[in-house]
Amino acid sequence: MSMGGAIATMIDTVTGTHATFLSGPVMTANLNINYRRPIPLGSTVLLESSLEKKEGRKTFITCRVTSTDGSKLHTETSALFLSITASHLLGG
Ligand SMILES: CCCCCCCC/C=C\CCCCCCCC(=O)SCCNC(=O)CCNC(=O)[C@H](O)C(C)(C)COP(=O)(O)OP(=O)(O)OC[C@H]1O[C@@H](n2cnc3c(N)ncnc32)[C@H](O)[C@@H]1OP(=O)(O)O
Repeated sequence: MSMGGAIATMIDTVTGTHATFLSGPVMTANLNINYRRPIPLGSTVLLESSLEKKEGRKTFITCRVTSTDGSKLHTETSALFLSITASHLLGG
């Protein structure tokens, strides 16, 4: 069984990369994950990330983790990314 935190890391990376491509530099402000079914250790899964909406600095992304044939839903996620400037990263 895969650990929830490891699954969250996969989802944050995929949705964060997606948001970065759409909006430029962003940080994760909110990551809401519903764990529906366990992911067996060693299995291959599919992550599907979709843009829900963009509002100003906010990019809302949803993501589903399923079995590769799509028949089993493992997790459902909604995530909020906020556009940031370089000065934010430097603590400004
Ligand atoms: C060919 C090769 C290609 C390679 C491609 C590579 C490209 C991709 C590259 C790399 C991708 C990597 C992807 C990784 C992704 C992972 C990213 C992370 O995990 S980041 C670490 C975890 N996140 C933090 O540590 C954030 C900590 N939080 C903060 O720093 C701040 O809270 C921040 C920046 C998120 C927001 O702070 P503020 O001061 O800028 O903004 P404020 O004023 O607080 O909020 C603005 C608006 O957003 C709402 N808001 C803020 N936080 C919210 C929340 N949690 N939930 C709901 N609304 C929120 C507020 O209510 C406000 O809304 P109103 O404008 O009034 O409508």
